[in-house]
Amino acid sequence: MKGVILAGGTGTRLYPLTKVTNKHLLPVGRYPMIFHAISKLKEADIQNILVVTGKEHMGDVVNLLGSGNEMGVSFTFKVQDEAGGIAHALGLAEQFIGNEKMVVILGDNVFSESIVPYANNFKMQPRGAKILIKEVHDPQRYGVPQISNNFIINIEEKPKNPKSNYAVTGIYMYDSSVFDIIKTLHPSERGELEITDVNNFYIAKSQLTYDILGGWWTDAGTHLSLTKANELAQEIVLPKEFGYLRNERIM
Ligand SMILES: Cc1cn([C@H]2C[C@H](O)[C@@H](COP(=O)(O)OP(=O)(O)O[C@H]3O[C@H](CO)[C@@H](O)[C@H](O)[C@H]3O)O2)c(=O)[nH]c1=O
Repeated sequence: MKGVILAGGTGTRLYPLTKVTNKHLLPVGRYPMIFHAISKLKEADIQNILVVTGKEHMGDVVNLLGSGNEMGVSFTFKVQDEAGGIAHALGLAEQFIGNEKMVVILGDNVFSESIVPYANNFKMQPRGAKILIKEVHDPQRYGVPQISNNFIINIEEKPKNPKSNYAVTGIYMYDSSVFDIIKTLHPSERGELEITDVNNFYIAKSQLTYDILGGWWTDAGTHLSLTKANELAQEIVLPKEFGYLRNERIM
């Protein structure tokens, strides 16, 4: 399997922090936010990773990550010219992925659990997609699944009246048919190609499975959630190749 980290978008909900700096380079715990997603993919033995970001931030992202050699992974970079939505950003991964399966992580998602068991489940799934969901107290901020008899029958993006207390996390697993689905999408009311539309397409084909993500999970795309991510992630110390100087006193 290959990995894709989506790190584009405008980050306007974090203004003025993101006026100059890309959201995914802001600190979360001891690391730039994007390191958390990279470490999760590496832990799942996924070394081949595409990073998608906007043209105004690609220089900074490449300066930070380099080839991946130091971290023991291999990065490929792709520019998203406009913030056309999560599904639009994923569409840029088509050549990189070829016919393989993929794990996609939104660069502003931070979580404690290893993705290894979920990725292993997906490897055994012959086709389709798997999403990870998580119980939250504010589901209206997220994609929200409607669950019936243990099946997800629909997902609504940021519903006013959520049909469950679960959020669809930004950890998605797809087969390469995702690119054909993305080509059929039309922009939503907010002018974006929505990942929720992709997932609903898989539901319509009866090809979407889900697992409930263990541990803690948060996005870090608003001031409040960025603060929460920093609180939750302060204890995280990644393997030494991620650059934290361990001889410094851990406070
Ligand atoms: C709009 C856009 C986003 N992205 C990437 C970078 C962002 O950190 C990440 C999340 O984008 P946001 O626009 O903040 O997405 P957000 O409104 O939080 O919601 C998404 O992420 C949620 C999980 O965090 C899901 O529950 C929602 O269904 C999903 O739509 O996706 C791109 O790479 N390119 C883009 O054009």
